[in-house]
Amino acid sequence: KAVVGGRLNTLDVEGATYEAGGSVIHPLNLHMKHFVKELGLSVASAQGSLAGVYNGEEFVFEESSWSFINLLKLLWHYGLNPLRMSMWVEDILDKFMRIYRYQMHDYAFSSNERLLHALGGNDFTRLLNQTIDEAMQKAGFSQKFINEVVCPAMRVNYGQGVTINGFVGAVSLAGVQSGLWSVKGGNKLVCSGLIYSSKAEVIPGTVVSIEPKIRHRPGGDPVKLYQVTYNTSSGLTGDTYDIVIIAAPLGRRMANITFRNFDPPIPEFPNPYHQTVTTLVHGRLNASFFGYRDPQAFHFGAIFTTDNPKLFINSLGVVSPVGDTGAGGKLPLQSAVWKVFSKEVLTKEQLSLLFSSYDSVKVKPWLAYPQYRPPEKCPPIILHEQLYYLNGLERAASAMEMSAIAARNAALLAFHRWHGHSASIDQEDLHEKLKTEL
Ligand SMILES: Cc1cc2nc3c(=O)[nH]c(=O)nc-3n(C[C@H](O)[C@H](O)[C@H](O)COP(=O)(O)OP(=O)(O)OC[C@H]3O[C@@H](n4cnc5c(N)ncnc54)[C@H](O)[C@@H]3O)c2cc1C
Ligand SMILES: CC(C)=CCC/C(C)=C/CC/C(C)=C/CSC[C@H](N)C(=O)O
Repeated sequence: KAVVGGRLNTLDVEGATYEAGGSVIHPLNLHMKHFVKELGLSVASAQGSLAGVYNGEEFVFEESSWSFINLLKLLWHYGLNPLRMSMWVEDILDKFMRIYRYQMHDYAFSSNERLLHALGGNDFTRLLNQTIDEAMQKAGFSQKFINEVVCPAMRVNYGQGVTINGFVGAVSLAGVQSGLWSVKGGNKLVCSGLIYSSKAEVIPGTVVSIEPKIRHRPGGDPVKLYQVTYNTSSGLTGDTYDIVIIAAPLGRRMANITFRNFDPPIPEFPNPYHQTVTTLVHGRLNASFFGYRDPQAFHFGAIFTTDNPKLFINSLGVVSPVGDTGAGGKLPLQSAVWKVFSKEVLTKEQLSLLFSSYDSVKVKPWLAYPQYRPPEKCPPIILHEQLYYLNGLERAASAMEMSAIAARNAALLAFHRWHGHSASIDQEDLHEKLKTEL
């Protein structure tokens, strides 16, 4: 309804462009990888910088530029927890990757629960029904490790602590692994590129309502259609469609679409989205705010935080423009562009506490991702006979790749249901079946 790309959007700071919404992509996000390749786009690798974990009073972990020292520090503070966490996340990712084989063989799922169950069985269902804190405690991780390492990763990625569900928690941990990348020129190029290459017609406007209709063909046969009404620059208009796919979070504060005359009515899905504010600041960080008397000794380019109600930020990190591929154009830490994530818009006083000086500030508040609260129940994919909804899968985890997976599933599902291919929908034991097929 606004610009193509939705939550993938950029902000300009002093002539350079930075990601303000969805920014990093995992190396195993195969749909995003495929899109970038097919569209002839280029990849920019995420730049590493020294990270520290701040608890509101002091740094509880400080990364060193020597990897050997880091290894010793991690072992000293957290024992084997970091290594075990990598294995725990790898195991979940391995199961998650099954989706690509299923979709390559054109299999579809009629509900988000069935899709997730087909990937990870009862383990994934369990993850959706408990917090990441509970899931990791049960797996034997120490509370210190969960508070000081896991929680900061949840806060930077989802603006929420370790009460989010275990599945999105694992996705969030994957989101701080190495090898992350983004699209050179901006991730939103994938959206405009896919629309262009599919030759789809974009009608700029806001969908306000959807209503089922029965029309009669010239021969007299009745056909079921959907009347979609949208608000465009030339006023309220609309058209009828055989199949409708809704690719935006439903809810009054979100897509705000009215479903007229459905029998039974389309229910409302209680669907609060979490506000995250992105603030881009070109300035000099105030090292003394973080307890450093000597600004020269402050080397962090990424500051994560633990759960402390006194903290008014979730994270801070130095960012590079979307056009950058290497460290070439990197500004010195003293005068870099910082991305701050917070729950609320930062006040002038808060900005002055964080930065000793700054010359540019850009702010973008988002209803960013669901407010996660397990046990999680995903909304349906099939809202009505030929009316589909993608963003229910965000209740499990919100990420670019999740939207791509949901989209491909809905396209396959709509196709198979239209043609009566029931054997390609909700197949049990797909993992075993496809294993023996090889
Ligand atoms: C600050 C932030 C950081 C993030 N970081 C990452 C990250 O690093 N990695 C990652 O993978 N994910 C990240 N995400 C999540 C990711 O951006 C989203 O999960 C993903 O972009 C959602 O895509 P979507 O197409 O499903 O929804 P959206 O991007 O929300 O697209 C929905 C579209 O529908 C339009 N629309 C809504 N209502 C209507 C209507 N009634 N009529 C017409 N159009 C309508 C909207 O304007 C929008 O263009 C982040 C999100 C935010 C906000
Ligand atoms: C879906 C799978 C298996 C993996 C996706 C992992 C991933 C990239 C998660 C990140 C999700 C997210 C909402 C990140 C937000 S903040 C991103 C970044 N740290 C930033 O500073 O912009």
